[in-house]
Amino acid sequence: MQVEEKDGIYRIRINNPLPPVEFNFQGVNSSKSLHDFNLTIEEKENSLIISKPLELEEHIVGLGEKAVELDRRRFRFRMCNIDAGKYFKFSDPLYINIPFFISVYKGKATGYFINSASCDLVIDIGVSDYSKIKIFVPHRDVELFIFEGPTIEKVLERYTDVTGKPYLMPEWALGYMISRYSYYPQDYIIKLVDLMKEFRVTAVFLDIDFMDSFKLFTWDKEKFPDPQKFIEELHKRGVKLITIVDHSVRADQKYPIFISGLGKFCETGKGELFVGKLWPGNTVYPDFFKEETRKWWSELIYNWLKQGVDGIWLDMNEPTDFTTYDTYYEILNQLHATMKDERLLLTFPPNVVHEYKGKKVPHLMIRNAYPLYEAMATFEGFKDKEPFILSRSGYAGIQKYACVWTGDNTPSWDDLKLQLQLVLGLSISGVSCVGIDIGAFQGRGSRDIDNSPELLVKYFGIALFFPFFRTHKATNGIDTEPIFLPSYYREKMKKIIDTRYKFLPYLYSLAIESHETGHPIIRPLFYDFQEDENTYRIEDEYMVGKFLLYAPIITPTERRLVYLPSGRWMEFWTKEIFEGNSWINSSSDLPIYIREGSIIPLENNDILTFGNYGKFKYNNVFIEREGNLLKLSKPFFVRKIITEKKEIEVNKELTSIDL
Ligand SMILES: OC[C@H]1O[C@H](O[C@H]2[C@H](O)[C@@H](O)[C@@H](O[C@H]3[C@H](O)[C@@H](O)[C@@H](O)O[C@@H]3CO)O[C@@H]2CO)[C@H](O)[C@@H](O)[C@@H]1O
Repeated sequence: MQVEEKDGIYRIRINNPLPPVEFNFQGVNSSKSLHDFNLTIEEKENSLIISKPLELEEHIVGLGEKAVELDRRRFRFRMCNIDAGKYFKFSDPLYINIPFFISVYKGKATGYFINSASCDLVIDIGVSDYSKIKIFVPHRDVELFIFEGPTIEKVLERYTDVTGKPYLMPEWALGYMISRYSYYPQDYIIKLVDLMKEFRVTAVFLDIDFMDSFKLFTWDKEKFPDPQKFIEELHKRGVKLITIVDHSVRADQKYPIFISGLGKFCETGKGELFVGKLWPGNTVYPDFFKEETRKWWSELIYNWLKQGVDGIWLDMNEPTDFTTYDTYYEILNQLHATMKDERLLLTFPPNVVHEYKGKKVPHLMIRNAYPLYEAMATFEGFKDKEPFILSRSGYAGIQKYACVWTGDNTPSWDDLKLQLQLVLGLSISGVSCVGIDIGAFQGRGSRDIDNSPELLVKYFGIALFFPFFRTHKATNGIDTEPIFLPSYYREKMKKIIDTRYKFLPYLYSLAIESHETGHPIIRPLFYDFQEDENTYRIEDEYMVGKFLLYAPIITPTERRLVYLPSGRWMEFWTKEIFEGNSWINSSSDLPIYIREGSIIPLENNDILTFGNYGKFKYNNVFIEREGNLLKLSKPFFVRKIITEKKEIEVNKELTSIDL
């Protein structure tokens, strides 16, 4: 075993690991031992068990996309990326598995990252042993990282020093984007965009039906007779185009991409081409673990983007294949039987291998890193174009290349709460650009689906400040775009979307901060109030940066109780001031609270400030408040300044102003 260290980061190498991803770390040898980290290791013939005490007053947060409470105690997590289908609370695993967690104990946060992308990794937080965290590693060689705090923020800075800072999405990608499975033909889409004018759509997503027989990088000529004109029409309206690109290359001798990719696809251990099944029927899959494959793929992406496509949506990239599932499904059907978790059958079969660093590695050993390498190759394909990638799956480091979303959620009141848990869980695990299918994906497949406008509005409501903000729906689902709703609900959606645009300069500044530091854009309350024990069980409120608390309404009412942590808070709509460390009855349908010491840039060059101190960097201008004086580091046009007491019309360039 070898321990290296650098600036509060420790890497422990047990036996002779071949990490699935070589992260950036140049440490020096350390004299520390496992004992110093309070860890013990039990070595088995083909596996390891790493244990750490779990204290009664300890909180465990992180682990990415997990369908349980944000304090992860008392759950046994399987870390295997799968196509989660119609998932619910406690469904485990889901699409994205990040083996990184943060312990908060006696005011001190410490991060732990097990660099294993194995589908059989299990992290048990006090279930099989009440007073222990047990990590079951299904191989004997592994690399661990430990990140010192003492704050959660510092742990995240260190974790993203190693695994990569979140990429900076384009500003337009923070706007309202629309999608469904699937929009076509091209003229309809243009008409829809025009009908949606007042909702300020910034991008349209095309789902799989835009392709000719699901062949990647092709157009269905009936649905899209003139793609160039279509793209121009969108761009004329200031709307970007994002197309889906799955990992499935149709196995077809007449398809040039199949031919050019030969030698770069996944194979079985016997060296035979692995031909699986996905949307195009018989399918082969790029082996993204190979550098040569990634170069080939980047060129394909580059050429596809050249026609004016602005972003890429990577779906099904856990990676999913239908072969095993279809076989078992048939047998089970004949037997009138069901399986406990058939979703695990959507993985590649175990005889598939990847070529990684000159070695043949079984698929299930490094499966979870597949989407990361795919996103990396896709990112490269943008070359000098501002990248936008949305990925359904991921591993530690996915934040460096892509935004992610929570897949095929089901419209229900329960799901609202679950979506907050998923998004905040990802956010606290290094993935800043995160969102959901607003309106929830599932169509009219089962009786638990709630298609009421009340619920649909609440989906817009929870997502108000999510960095990725898109409606998306299954083929047999209702229309979720606001224009299709009765006026009462449409107005509510309009208010939500307008509020998002009002705060967009703040959101974009936070995205820049996140890109530079690794700080999440939206955070669970305990991120900013680590010492406040109340915050660890509050999952229906979130912070947006350090200065804004949002408490979405997630029940069929229009009012709610809000917990405000310590400090003073100003209600955004009424300017009423509240003393924190208290529960208050909010009177707003969008409860937004501004923290004392805030400076928040708003739409149209307005500035919101509360309290007689504060600092913020916006558009490379440092804005500072000292008492009644607001100073700007260089001349900057300001329209209006909004304080707790008044609104000041400015309408000129400023370097300072007495409020
Ligand atoms: O590109 C089309 C959509 O693809 C994704 O969703 C699909 C999912 O990945 C598939 O496994 C399948 O899932 C359904 C499953 O077959 C069914 O038994 C039931 O559990 O419902 C599942 C639906 O979630 O089909 C999905 C498409 O219907 C992707 O996540 C979507 O965003 C894409 O629109």
